[in-house]
Amino acid sequence: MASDPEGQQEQNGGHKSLLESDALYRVYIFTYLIVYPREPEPMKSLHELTAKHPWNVMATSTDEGQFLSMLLKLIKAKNAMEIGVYTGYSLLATALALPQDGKILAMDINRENYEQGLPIIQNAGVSHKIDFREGPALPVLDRMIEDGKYHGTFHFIFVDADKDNYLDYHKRIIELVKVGGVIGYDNTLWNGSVVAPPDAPLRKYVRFYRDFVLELNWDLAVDPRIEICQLPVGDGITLCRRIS
Ligand SMILES: C[S@@+](CC[C@H](N)C(=O)[O-])C[C@H]1O[C@@H](n2cnc3c(N)ncnc32)[C@H](O)[C@@H]1O
Repeated sequence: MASDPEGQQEQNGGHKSLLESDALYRVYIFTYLIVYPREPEPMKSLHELTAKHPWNVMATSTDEGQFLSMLLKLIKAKNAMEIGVYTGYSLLATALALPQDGKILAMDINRENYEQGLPIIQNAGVSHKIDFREGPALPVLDRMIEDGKYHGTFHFIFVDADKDNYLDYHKRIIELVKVGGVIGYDNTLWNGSVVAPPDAPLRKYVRFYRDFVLELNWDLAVDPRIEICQLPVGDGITLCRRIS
């Protein structure tokens, strides 16, 4: 039980509201007042711009952006890939974290959303690192596999797109990431639905994709080519470090 140095509990007649007493509240306050204000300005602007967008729930959260940024710097990533750009929040986090001569291949079926965020990415001085390709990612990956010269060349790959294709992405990108490099699969907690009972009330799209996410989680857990670690950051991210 936490101490009550300001006698708040006494003033409230010995009653503490759930939020006052709950550890979660302290984490919440810490995150919003201390961690989030340290979000780099361009990323803040991109979140503000995206907030006006009808599908803004798709954007990567601030804590996950910070996590990606830290991870990329720790592994000294230089060559990255992203599948699922939307307005570019995780892309900007990545581009800012890469060195000046770093590169990121970014793919999305929708160029329009990417172009909405692009001026902010350009102002941040990192657009030269980005090679954006409009269209479905699978054919691009297939061409890279066929070509041969991209095998084992990526230090980091972030997958945040169509959940029903994650296993198809995995089959391909496991060849493209370096041994020792990292793949990050986003949304592997899928709104917490991966641990919900089968009859739990779930939104339609959550229910629709849940089995794909569950299947991915099982397959990653037993894949001998990778070491995995699932983190409850954002909607859950599973990191896969290629070991063979
Ligand atoms: C969750 S959003 C990505 C969010 C983004 N990472 C961010 O930080 O804002 C998913 C994106 O995947 C894209 N997408 C869906 N299917 C795709 C496919 N087959 N190939 C490439 N991108 C796809 C969608 O257009 C959408 O922009």
